[in-house]
Amino acid sequence: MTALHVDALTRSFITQTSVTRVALSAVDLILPRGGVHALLGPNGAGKTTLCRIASTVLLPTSGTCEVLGHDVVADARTVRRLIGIVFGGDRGLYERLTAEENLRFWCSMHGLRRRAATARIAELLERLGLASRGTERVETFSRGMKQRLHLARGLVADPQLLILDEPTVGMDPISAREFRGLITELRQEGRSVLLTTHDLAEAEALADTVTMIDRGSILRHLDAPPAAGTLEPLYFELLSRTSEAGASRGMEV
Ligand SMILES: Nc1ncnc2c1ncn2[C@@H]1O[C@H](COP(=O)(O)OP(=O)(O)OP(=O)(O)O)[C@@H](O)[C@H]1O
Repeated sequence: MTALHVDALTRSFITQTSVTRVALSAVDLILPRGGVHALLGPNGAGKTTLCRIASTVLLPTSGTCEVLGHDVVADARTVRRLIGIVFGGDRGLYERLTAEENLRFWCSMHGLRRRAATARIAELLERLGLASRGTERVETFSRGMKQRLHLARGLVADPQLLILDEPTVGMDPISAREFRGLITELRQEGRSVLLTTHDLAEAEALADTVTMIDRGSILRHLDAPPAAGTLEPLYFELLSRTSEAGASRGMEV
């Protein structure tokens, strides 16, 4: 069984000026169970849109997306129990609450009882290196600490599939490396990971398989781990082709 199976997935948005914007166009993607799949592409490529659909927070226009065999639309409740979501940046944490309070909120959202939640929160704070800061407000945290708390939040329900959308954005190199170590550990535990990143070296360090997209369309799938130093030349080559094609069709590049 695959962790994530995306088939001919399309998502359009109607903008405020009534223009139809195609964020994803007939995208296919397979993430084998227990693997790390890197989804790469420039700004506006459609990565977050795909993550949001796989996370059940956005409906596809057409096509299907299955998490461990469960359709994200027809079986959204089951899917939500199987996934953990980590979005980069400042979204998703309550800054005025402490780390513990944030995690307690998410534990209650996942139906954990008080005692189980207390144990889970302690375990996660310890694991993510935040045990000594658990009673401090999130607004006092550095970005790296917030990202670790995001990951703790994503792990509350012990998910089988983690959806990490730019999880190391804005982190310093040492924090980012530590964070990558955590992702490797999670994979060793048998979890599957969908990772979006603009850091090609990060993708090379972590990914078993790769999909490159641009303007909502697949550019290339790699079904083996990319060797160090290979992604950047391929990425630039593929993107220069689509930029030229877009320019020749008079598209905004
Ligand atoms: N709610 C929305 N309404 C209109 N257009 C949207 C909406 N959400 C996304 N889009 C458009 O869909 C396209 C894909 O956006 P998406 O956020 O998925 O890209 P991305 O690859 O995650 O980019 P980035 O690397 O900048 O995060 C963009 O053109 C974006 O403007």
